Amino acid sequence: MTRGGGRPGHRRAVTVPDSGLTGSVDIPDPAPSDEPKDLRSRLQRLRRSVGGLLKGLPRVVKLAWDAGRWPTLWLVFATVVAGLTPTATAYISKLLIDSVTHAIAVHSAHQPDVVQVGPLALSTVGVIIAVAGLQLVVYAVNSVMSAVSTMNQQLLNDRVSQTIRLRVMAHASRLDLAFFEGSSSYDLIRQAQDEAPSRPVAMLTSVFGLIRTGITFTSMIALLLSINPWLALVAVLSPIPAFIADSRYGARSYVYAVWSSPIRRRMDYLSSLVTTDTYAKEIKLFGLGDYLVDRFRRISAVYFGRQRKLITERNLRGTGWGLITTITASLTYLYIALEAVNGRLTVGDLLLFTQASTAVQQSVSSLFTGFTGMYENNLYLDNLYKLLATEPAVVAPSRPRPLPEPVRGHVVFEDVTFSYPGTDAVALNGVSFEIQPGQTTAVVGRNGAGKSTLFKLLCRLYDPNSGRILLDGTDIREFDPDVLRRHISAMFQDYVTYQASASENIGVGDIEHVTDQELIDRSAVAGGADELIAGMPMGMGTPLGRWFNEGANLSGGEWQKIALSRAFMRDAPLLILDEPTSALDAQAEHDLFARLRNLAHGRTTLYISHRFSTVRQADRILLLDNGKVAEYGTHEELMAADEGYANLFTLQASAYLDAPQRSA
Ligand SMILES: Nc1ncnc2c1ncn2[C@@H]1O[C@H](COP(=O)(O)OP(=O)(O)OP(=O)(O)O)[C@@H](O)[C@H]1O
Repeated sequence: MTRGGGRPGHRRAVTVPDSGLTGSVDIPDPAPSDEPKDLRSRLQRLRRSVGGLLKGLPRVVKLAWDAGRWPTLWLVFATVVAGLTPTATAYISKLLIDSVTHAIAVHSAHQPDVVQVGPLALSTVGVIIAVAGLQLVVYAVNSVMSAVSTMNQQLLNDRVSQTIRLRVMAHASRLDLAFFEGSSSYDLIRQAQDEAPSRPVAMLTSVFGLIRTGITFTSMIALLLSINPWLALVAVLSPIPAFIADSRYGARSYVYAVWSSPIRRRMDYLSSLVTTDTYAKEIKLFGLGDYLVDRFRRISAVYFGRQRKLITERNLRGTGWGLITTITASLTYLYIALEAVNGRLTVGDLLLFTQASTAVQQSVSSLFTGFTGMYENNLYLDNLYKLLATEPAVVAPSRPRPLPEPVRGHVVFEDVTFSYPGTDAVALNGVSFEIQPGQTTAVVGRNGAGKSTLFKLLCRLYDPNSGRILLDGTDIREFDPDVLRRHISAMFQDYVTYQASASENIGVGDIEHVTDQELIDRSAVAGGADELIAGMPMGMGTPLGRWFNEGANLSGGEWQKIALSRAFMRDAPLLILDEPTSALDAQAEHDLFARLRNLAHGRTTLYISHRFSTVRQADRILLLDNGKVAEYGTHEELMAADEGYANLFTLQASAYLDAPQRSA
């Protein structure tokens, strides 16, 4: 991009449509699905979604079972009891009313006050007391069971969401770097992170709700059928319209949530820019705060606007369709009342009938809503299982070859070509070179030449598209990547600044020795962080970073010394340093390279540097240009060749030499 197009007053506005910073805040609706809308296709889709649902069910039940057997069993038991309670209550109410009306009739007609209940002869009041007692038992059991259900549901919810989080974490830690560097796969992780802990729980709640409602429905329908089959049919059919409306919106909210995931990511990014310590300085300096807050406000207004529309439509339409159910219910009551007046039913029957038909209608509605909820949750769960089913591409062969003992560190790149997944640009193009064991090689080249990519391939964070990388004569793909990486000490350009103590920050470089203070102290000396740490209030125990507790804030160079020390925790035969001194002062840089001669002794060392004073100290220099090896040799050889490297070296050297002349 050229700045401002040259002429003042005629600056070209450059915006990137998808950019979080300058892109449009207007979010178009997701493209409507072009699936056919005829009845046959609809039925096919219904079959597909019911099929998917039934497939999803066992995995959620298994999840609950794995997360906690006892809470699951208790929940099943409580659910069955809760399902039967409405029917039992309705029947007992009928018995109570009938026994009360019978008692009234007996007393007013002065008839003998004896009722034969099985082998027992009871008075009418005795019958009322017995039925009331039964009612008390049912109510008591119901309230105990609902407490059992609530308690176990909460326990299970916590356990299930913890299990899922653990699975997502464990799985994500196994995935390839490529997975995290691609935006669509990153969205998958994000959705799994956001939705995974709550969706299986919601699904479980729906499942148990369905079981409970199913039991209520079956037992009630049996009662209702015994009284009037037509009314049973009306009660079953009337809630269907509301269900169809709701299920449509269920699918739509899912499509919307998936489609809006990048937008939510954009919102999170904007918010992190103003709330994260590392960004705060620049945001203040460039005065970006108000701009970013305003962007967030506008994007979130559009996002929540869509959300509001969806929620309102879903509920209003649902209520509209639900009116059909209400009208049917009212007509049913009218019919029952007229039947009672005509004397075809007892008052108890009337009560039972009213309760039963209401319960059936309610349970049909809940069955359908339960199904809709399950359908929606299942779609989210599909994402979770898609993530869990994603297998890393960089894996150990079925029978990995053990690394030679000891590893000599003979590295050969043979015609290696590599493009990052999802891109056409070739990052490395037919790269071939050889490093003898114990040699130190400096990798140089312009920005984007492929230097860091070379290191990532050597660590097997990616595999080449073609060509081979050999370590001690063996293709590194024949080794287990974890074992290979254990033989590499590395520091990347974008090293991590752990919010942890100085000691832990260094110790994680070799997790098996994270508490080995002697080794950590030695690594701190190697990385040049020893003096820095000695000057901290709690020495090695000083917390670094300010996220969790009042830790020390370090300068860029100080963090780099810590990261370097971390790389030296492993006494690995391969040492890889990506711009290890980019943030160090001249003295610290000089000291590091002086120490490196010892530290690199007996190890094959590769480092990337843009400073030719340090580059020239290497045994060999590899100049990359546009993904290809441009030059490879000793400093003297490359200087004698008087080409790319010599030009770059002279360019930098003359800048140093010219300075005093200019000031003189
Ligand atoms: N994760 C990635 N996905 C896609 N392309 C990438 C990725 N990382 C790097 N690239 C591209 O690969 C090429 C080589 O990048 P690389 O990071 O290896 O360059 P480099 O020589 O280390 O540059 P620098 O000196 O700036 O660190 C660049 O064109 C870059 O845009």
